[in-house]
Amino acid sequence: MTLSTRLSDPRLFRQYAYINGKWTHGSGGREEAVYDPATGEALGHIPLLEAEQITAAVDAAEVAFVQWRALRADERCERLLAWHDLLQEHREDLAIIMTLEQGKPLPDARGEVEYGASFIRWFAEEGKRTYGETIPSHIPNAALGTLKEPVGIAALITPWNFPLAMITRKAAAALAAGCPVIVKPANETPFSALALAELAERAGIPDGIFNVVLGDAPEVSKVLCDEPRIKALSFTGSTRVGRILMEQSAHTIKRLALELGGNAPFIVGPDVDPKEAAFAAVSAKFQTAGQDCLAANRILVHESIHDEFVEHFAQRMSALTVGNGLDSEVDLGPLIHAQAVEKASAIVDDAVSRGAKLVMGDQSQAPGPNFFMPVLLTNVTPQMKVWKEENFAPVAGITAYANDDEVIELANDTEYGLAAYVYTHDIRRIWRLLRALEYGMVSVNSVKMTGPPVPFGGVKQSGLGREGGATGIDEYLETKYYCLGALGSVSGS
Ligand SMILES: NC(=O)c1ccc[n+]([C@@H]2O[C@H](COP(=O)([O-])OP(=O)(O)OC[C@H]3O[C@@H](n4cnc5c(N)ncnc54)[C@H](O)[C@@H]3O)[C@@H](O)[C@H]2O)c1
Ligand SMILES: N[C@@H](CC=O)C(=O)O
Repeated sequence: MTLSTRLSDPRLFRQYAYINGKWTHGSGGREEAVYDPATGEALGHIPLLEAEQITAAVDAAEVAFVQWRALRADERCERLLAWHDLLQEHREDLAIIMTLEQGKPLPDARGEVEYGASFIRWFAEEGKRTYGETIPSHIPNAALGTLKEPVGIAALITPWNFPLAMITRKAAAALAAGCPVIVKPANETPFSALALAELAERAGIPDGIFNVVLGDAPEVSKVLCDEPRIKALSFTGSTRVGRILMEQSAHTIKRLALELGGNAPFIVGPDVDPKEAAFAAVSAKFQTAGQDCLAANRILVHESIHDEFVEHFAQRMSALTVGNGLDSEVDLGPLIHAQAVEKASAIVDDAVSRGAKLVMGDQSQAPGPNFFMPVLLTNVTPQMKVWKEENFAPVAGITAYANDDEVIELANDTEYGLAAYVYTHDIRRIWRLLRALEYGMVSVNSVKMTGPPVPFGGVKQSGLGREGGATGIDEYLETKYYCLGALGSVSGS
């Protein structure tokens, strides 16, 4: 069965780039196959565009910007809400596309479509609230204030692990602010981005406002970074690539938003029910097969409940089913590709060679080459790769700690600072950890922490800026100060 025959609306499956409202081949004839990570079958092909085609997308966005920014905020809101409604209407097809190209279980893919759509609704509304301010004047007979104006064309470069929501969280904010966007999705998962383009067109988003370019990632990104007409670059992906883009954008002085890697600690206090905390930790670790920037990467458990916690964790883990995300009973799909499996294997081998105990994770049970059975390691130490690196795989590492001072030091022992989890009911401990943890987001007694109202983002080498929430739209707005002089006074003098 091909991808398009699985869809109620086969026109959502597109194998072209989308520039200025047109489905576009690569002018150089280069193509790349896109594979289903669960089966290894080719789902389709995408064109690899040439540099001049990326520039043509910028030309189109430049022209379209004039009309788009001139619309009233409530007019842009209507278009965005129409886009949102179309995502809802085609939720099942979008989820099927996502599961096939990314591998995540179908219920998770449906959840991501909802999640992605929720950002469009949020920013559609937020666009109506981009208020400037009135400034009490220190200059005689003058009025001072600020206006919020769209920054200009925004380039959006996104990863494969959340192929739809990472685009809408950026694009909806930019579009609501009045900016056109050029999206470069990950080559592993382009079809979700292209389906979004098809729906944007149907929603009446004008030609040139939502563009999707495809190609060799370093080549395309270099053109986008070098292009002075692109004023903002919003990137979600690894810290390694974030650094490259930051360097490449330096000479055109772009506004940068970087949502980069994480290495989340999951801290379990001595006062919690070990079973409840272990079940929460399993959920924080294994969603999207561990390929989540928020995944619990280092699980730090108070020594007094460590053994009981490990028992419950292993028990819960053993109930997880690994397989093709299209099968209804599956909890964990495949990893994205063979290199991800190799990386996970190397991380486990490194940990075991340095003294970690492999409690679970028999890879001979893996149902296919891109699958990795969930692994549980105990006695994990800061010298191991599983500690230092974001493993981006279903590999859980547990470490025992003795007291709050130690756990704070351990949790902060990383270059990353995206998200941290804390499980304890002691309000004094909660407050201390909340302030001492060097993370952009701290979630206490809850695995779920994200959503449209949330200022999502990290500190340290996890990135710059915040997406979502009341400030997410600011990434795409400039503040223009004005001074209206020689106005005269209220008395007319
Ligand atoms: N902080 C967040 O919100 C967040 C969300 C999702 C994923 N992530 C991070 O993303 C990473 C996983 O995603 P990934 O493997 O797709 O990341 P990646 O950095 O390899 O790729 C991200 C994007 O950059 C492009 N790219 C790759 N190499 C490039 C290069 N040399 N020059 C320019 N562009 C290049 C890719 O094609 C893709 O579009 C993890 O580190 C994860 O934590 C962060
Ligand atoms: N789960 C994250 C994406 C990280 O990979 C989110 O909600 O944004």
